[in-house]
Amino acid sequence: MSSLFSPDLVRSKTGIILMNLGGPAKQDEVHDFLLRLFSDGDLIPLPFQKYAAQVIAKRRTPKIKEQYNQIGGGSPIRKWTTEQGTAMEKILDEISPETAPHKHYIAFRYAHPLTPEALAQMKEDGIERAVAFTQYPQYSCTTTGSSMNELYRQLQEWDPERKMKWSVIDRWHVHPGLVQTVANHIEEGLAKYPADKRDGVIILFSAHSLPMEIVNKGDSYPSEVAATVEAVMNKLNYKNSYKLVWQSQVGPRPWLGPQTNKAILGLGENGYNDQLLVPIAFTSDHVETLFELDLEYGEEAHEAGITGLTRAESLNADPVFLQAMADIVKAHLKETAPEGSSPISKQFSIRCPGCTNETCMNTRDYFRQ
Ligand SMILES: C=CC1=C(C)c2cc3[nH]c(cc4nc(cc5[nH]c(cc1n2)c(C)c5CCC(=O)O)C(CCC(=O)O)=C4C)c(C)c3C=C
Ligand SMILES: [Fe+2]
Repeated sequence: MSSLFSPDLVRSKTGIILMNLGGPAKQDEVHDFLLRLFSDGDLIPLPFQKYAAQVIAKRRTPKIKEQYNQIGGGSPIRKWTTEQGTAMEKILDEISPETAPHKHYIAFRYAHPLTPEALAQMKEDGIERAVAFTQYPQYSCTTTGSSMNELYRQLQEWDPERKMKWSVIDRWHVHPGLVQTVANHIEEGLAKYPADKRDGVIILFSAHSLPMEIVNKGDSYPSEVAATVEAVMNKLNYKNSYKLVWQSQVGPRPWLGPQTNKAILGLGENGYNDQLLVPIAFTSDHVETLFELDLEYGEEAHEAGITGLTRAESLNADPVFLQAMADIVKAHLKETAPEGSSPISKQFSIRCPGCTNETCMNTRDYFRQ
């Protein structure tokens, strides 16, 4: 018999849903991860999307399985997000007692736990105050935009009576805690070079690229990534030379450059042997850091005779970053308290220039209220 005070009757007050891309935790999840990814018209609009997604996912699965095989069998995104969310909720309970208790939920776009799984749990927990907290520091219609559209669609089914009151953290690309963590990781990375070489190390900030079609529509991601880079370099007093480069392009169409691997080789040819790669648009390790940067580009550099290529740590479970996550949510909860400002940011409420996606407008209207 459960008493009135049993723990299962204690309801969480504030739910924070951490939205991210996700990744296959195991080899046999790779196909479905790719199928969901290529089925997403907000990320890759394809003619005959459903059919094309099936064909491309099937064709691509063996190659991508092998990449995950080489990084230990699966993506570590879920492990890191769980660790980050658990630490964040503990810090929040201490620094924001007025909105406690806090509970995190994970909503990945292409891997488990998917948005419906997070919403089912939130409903079971009786969450009434909910925060959609994107785990992409910089906003792109292809990433945070896609996650928000999915959240909007799923909420029609999971909460038709709109019992949950939502607000949205849609970007945090120049938050001091983010900037400080990246700057610390750069300092640690530079410290691994011999003292007489340290000042000559080139810092290469690497972000996932975007197709030029999306850039040309005015997507805010490139300028927000650049703003993060400038804030970090400012924090470091511009102590080293640096460059912003773009990785992971897929398919034959033009993508935003310069490409990370080409920049590494080009700099090497010009005599810059010591290069520190810094992942700048993702909050944890994933296949693009562990496989692409460390193994693939590392090997290409080695073959070209570049011996000084290293990588700064990802944010992962760095305590400075965990504190930053809690600070971002605390400030947001304060700002959006009943007497506070709008539940969505000004940038999120404005339609992106060139956007013709009707769902985006409906999503904005839904979360604005
Ligand atoms: C800020 C991060 C990311 C942006 C922006 C982004 C845009 C984007 N991605 C694709 C296509 C693919 N991405 C894939 C994997 C993948 N993408 C990101 C991040 C961003 N993508 C991450 C972290 C990962 C890996 C997740 C993990 O498992 O650890 C893939 C799958 C791998 C592959 O097939 O190569 C594709 C495809 C597009 C088209 C795009 C912008 C339009
Ligand atoms: Fe991607």
